[in-house]
Amino acid sequence: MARNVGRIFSGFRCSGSLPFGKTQLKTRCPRLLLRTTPERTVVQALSSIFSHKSRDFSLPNSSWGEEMMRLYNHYSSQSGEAAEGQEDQGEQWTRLPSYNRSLKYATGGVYLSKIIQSKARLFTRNIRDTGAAFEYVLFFRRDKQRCVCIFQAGHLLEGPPGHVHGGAIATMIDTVTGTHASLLSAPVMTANLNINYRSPIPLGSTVLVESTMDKEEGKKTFLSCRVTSTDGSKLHTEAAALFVSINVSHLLRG
Ligand SMILES: CCCCCCCCCC(=O)SCCNC(=O)CCNC(=O)[C@H](O)C(C)(C)COP(=O)(O)OP(=O)(O)OC[C@H]1O[C@@H](n2cnc3c(N)ncnc32)[C@H](O)[C@@H]1OP(=O)(O)O
Repeated sequence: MARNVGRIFSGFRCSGSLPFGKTQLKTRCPRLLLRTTPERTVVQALSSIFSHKSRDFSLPNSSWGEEMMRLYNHYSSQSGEAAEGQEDQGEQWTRLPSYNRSLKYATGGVYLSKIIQSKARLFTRNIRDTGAAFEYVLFFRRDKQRCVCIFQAGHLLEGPPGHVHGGAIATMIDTVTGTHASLLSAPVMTANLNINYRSPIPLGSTVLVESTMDKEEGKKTFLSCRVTSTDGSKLHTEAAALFVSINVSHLLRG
């Protein structure tokens, strides 16, 4: 089992900034050595722990509307990918790849049957019909104080008629702040999520979910999050989140 656990966490440990990144397990990550900036290392680490067949859901697909594409192009044009070879002034955005499995080898799976392990999928990426549910892409800043997510809410996320379900909004807030906290203090889990819903989000619309790190106190990372219209003029939701750093053994205990 120790070897499997090592495989589970090796990619993230190498990344140094994603979930389970600070596990003490001794593993190697040879494919990461060529990368220079922390962001590129993260992206490379994510890619390296998924099979080559894994689809990167953070890339555009035919369901993405005009606004989603406009914003994707906006942040991509300011990303390290676009500025390859240019000097990094610390103000670039990095797109985070996204897969429908948290890890190639399931975490916490020691109590699950192999069938369940093989069927496990990331909650936000488990609808095959593109555009039907959560379409989103995350970018984060080199200084790691900010994370931004472009989110297009599909028709399967309906709560009140014609509008997005509050649980779906909470899911996106947890995803964005959780990813952000992981970049800062991996491994973490959500301890507290306090949400104020200010104005409904029309189904099918594209919104911005922005996360800011407020403070770190020992094992605790506090973040705030705002969901707004893409021009920032309308506040849909605001939230405060607390993430607590855990030991790898915390997940294995069940
Ligand atoms: C690649 C794809 C990425 C996708 C990202 C998705 C992110 C999704 C993240 C999640 O949804 S995680 C799933 C939902 N969360 C859980 O299931 C967590 C369940 N709860 C636990 O496992 C533990 O309670 C927890 C890890 C949160 C804390 O337990 P610990 O035993 O490690 O904490 P500890 O008792 O040592 O407390 C550490 C500090 O945190 C504080 N604390 C713990 N829980 C708290 C709480 N609920 N509220 C406020 N403070 C809390 C605690 O008071 C203390 O403060 P001080 O250091 O000041 O003394």
